[in-house]
Amino acid sequence: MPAHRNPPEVDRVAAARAAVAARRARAAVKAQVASGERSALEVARAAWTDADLPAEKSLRVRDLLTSISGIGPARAEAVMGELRIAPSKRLGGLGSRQRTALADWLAARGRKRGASKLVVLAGPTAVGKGTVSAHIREQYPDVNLSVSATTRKPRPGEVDGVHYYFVDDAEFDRMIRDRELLEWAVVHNSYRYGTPRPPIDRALDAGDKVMLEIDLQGARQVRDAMPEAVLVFLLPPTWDELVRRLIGRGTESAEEQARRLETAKVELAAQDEFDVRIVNSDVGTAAREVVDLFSAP
Ligand SMILES: Nc1ncnc2c1ncn2[C@@H]1O[C@H](COP(=O)(O)OP(=O)(O)OP(=O)(O)O)[C@@H](O)[C@H]1O
Ligand SMILES: Nc1nc2c(ncn2[C@@H]2O[C@H](COP(=O)(O)O)[C@@H](O)[C@H]2O)c(=O)[nH]1
Repeated sequence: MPAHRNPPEVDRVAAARAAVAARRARAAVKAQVASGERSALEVARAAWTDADLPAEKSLRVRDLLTSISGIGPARAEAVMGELRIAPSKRLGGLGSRQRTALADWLAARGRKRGASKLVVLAGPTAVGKGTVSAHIREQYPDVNLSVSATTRKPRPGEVDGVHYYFVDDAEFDRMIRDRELLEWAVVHNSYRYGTPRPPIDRALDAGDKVMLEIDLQGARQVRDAMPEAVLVFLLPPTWDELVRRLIGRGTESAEEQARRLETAKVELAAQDEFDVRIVNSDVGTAAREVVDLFSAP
């Protein structure tokens, strides 16, 4: 007697139901990671060691990573590139080297997160990075704001060692040569700015919160050097408001304003590279949203 076969439409319905159930099961695993109920490392290890966990095994590495607080799509892509894991890979499909690399990365991130966090604030000119940072400096003294080195001259009221370390070109060259800078860049085609690395390492080692307020080029360098950093892009409520803030600040010539606005367009187009986007409509609210990232689960 021939084996019983379901009519094709019954097979299709059953397959569709199974696919929906599998998707739901994977979404549940992602929700567990997002809420902190299970760590991403725990889920990965379960996928590799327990034969009976189809949802964990079929979960894409990208989806696991983006379930972790502070990791957005761009960051997940960068981490997977660093670990040499193809974008479509699922946990169950990783080779042994990739499993080790991913487990090491997740463990290192877990250790860092337990002790401290590094938040990088970037965004276009005049969006209010300096204003939000100053608010954080005043209202949240437990956040260590990195003091950058720069070759530009101090503005009235700026204090060496508080707002910046004002150095000459020879000293900046020396800092680069001696690998004292975590990142550096020529900003607005004029002066060099860089983040001294030793104070950052000391603060993170002590478990303190650290925030950098730097430009887009520097943020990209920090992301590569310290993948555990959370990258924040500060946005203006509207383009017209950004222009108003730049002109209203009145610290640049009309020619310099035009140049900065051209750069701002390019920078705004790069916002998807960041883990978190915060709109600076109100300084206090934006500052709180940044500071909240330090205690995100
Ligand atoms: N939420 C806000 N609402 C209204 N005005 C704001 C807000 N945040 C900042 N500003 C104003 O916008 C102007 C630009 O702010 P700020 O100098 O902090 O920008 P920035 O991003 O640090 O700029 P740059 O990168 O060019 O140094 C300032 O005059 C500031 O007072
Ligand atoms: N890449 C870096 N950019 C930095 C750093 N410190 C500040 N900046 C950025 O420079 C511009 C201009 O600052 P200003 O004080 O001269 O108006 C601003 O966008 C800052 O974010 C740094 O260490 N590295």
